[in-house]
Amino acid sequence: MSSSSTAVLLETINFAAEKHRNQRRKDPDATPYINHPIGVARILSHEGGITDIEVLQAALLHDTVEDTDTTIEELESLFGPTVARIVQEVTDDKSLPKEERKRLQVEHAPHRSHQAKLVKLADKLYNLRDLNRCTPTGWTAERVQGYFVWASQVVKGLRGTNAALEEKVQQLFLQRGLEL
Ligand SMILES: Nc1nc2c(ncn2[C@@H]2O[C@H](COP(=O)(O)OP(=O)(O)O)[C@@H](OP(=O)(O)OP(=O)(O)O)[C@H]2O)c(=O)[nH]1
Ligand SMILES: [Mn+2]
Repeated sequence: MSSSSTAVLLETINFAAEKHRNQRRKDPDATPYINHPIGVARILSHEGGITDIEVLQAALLHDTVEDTDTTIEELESLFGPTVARIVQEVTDDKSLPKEERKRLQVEHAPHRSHQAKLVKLADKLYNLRDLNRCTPTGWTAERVQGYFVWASQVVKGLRGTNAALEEKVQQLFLQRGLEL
C-alpha cells in the first residue's frame, strides 16, 4: 500500500468514527457501532482480497448517510464522486416503511454496481456472523431466522460478485437450512 492510500484510509476511518461516535450496536454489550464498518472493510480486504481503495472507503462509510447526519454531498466533497456513489447505492431510504425498504433491497441488489455489490455482500456477511455470535437485545430466535431468510434473498441478487465471500455466506445459510 502506498503511503498516500494509508493516509486516505486513516482519514476515512477517522471521519466514520466521529460520525458514529454516539452509536452502539444492538448486542447486549452495546459494542461501539464503528466496529461494524471497520469489520466490513476488513472482510473485503482480508477475506475478499479487495484492494480497490474506493470500495474499502465506501465500506468504512457505508452506514454514515443511513444512520447519521452525513450527506452524500459531504462525502462527495471529502472523498470524491465514486466513494459517494457507492455509499448512495447501499443506503436505504429511511423515510419508507421498514417492509418496503427490505423488499427494495431484494429487488435492487442485482442492479447495483460491482463495487456496491461487494460492500453489500460484506455487510451481510458481517451481520450474519454477528447474529451467530450473539442475539441483539429484544430479538427472538424467529426474528434472527427471519433476518437470515431475508439476507439470503438479497445475497441471491449479488451472485457472481466475489467467490470467496459468497462461499462463506453460503455456509452460514446452509447451517440455517437455507439454500442460495
Ligand atoms: N446482527 C446485528 N446487527 C446489528 C447489531 N446492531 C446493529 N445492527 C444493525 O441492524 C440492522 C439489521 O437490523 P434490522 O432490524 O433488520 O434493520 P433496521 O436496523 O433497519 O431496523 C443492520 O443494519 P445495516 O448494516 O444497515 O444492514 P441491513 O439492514 O441492510 O441488513 C445491522 O448493521 C447487532 O448487534 N447485530
Ligand atoms: Mn451495515
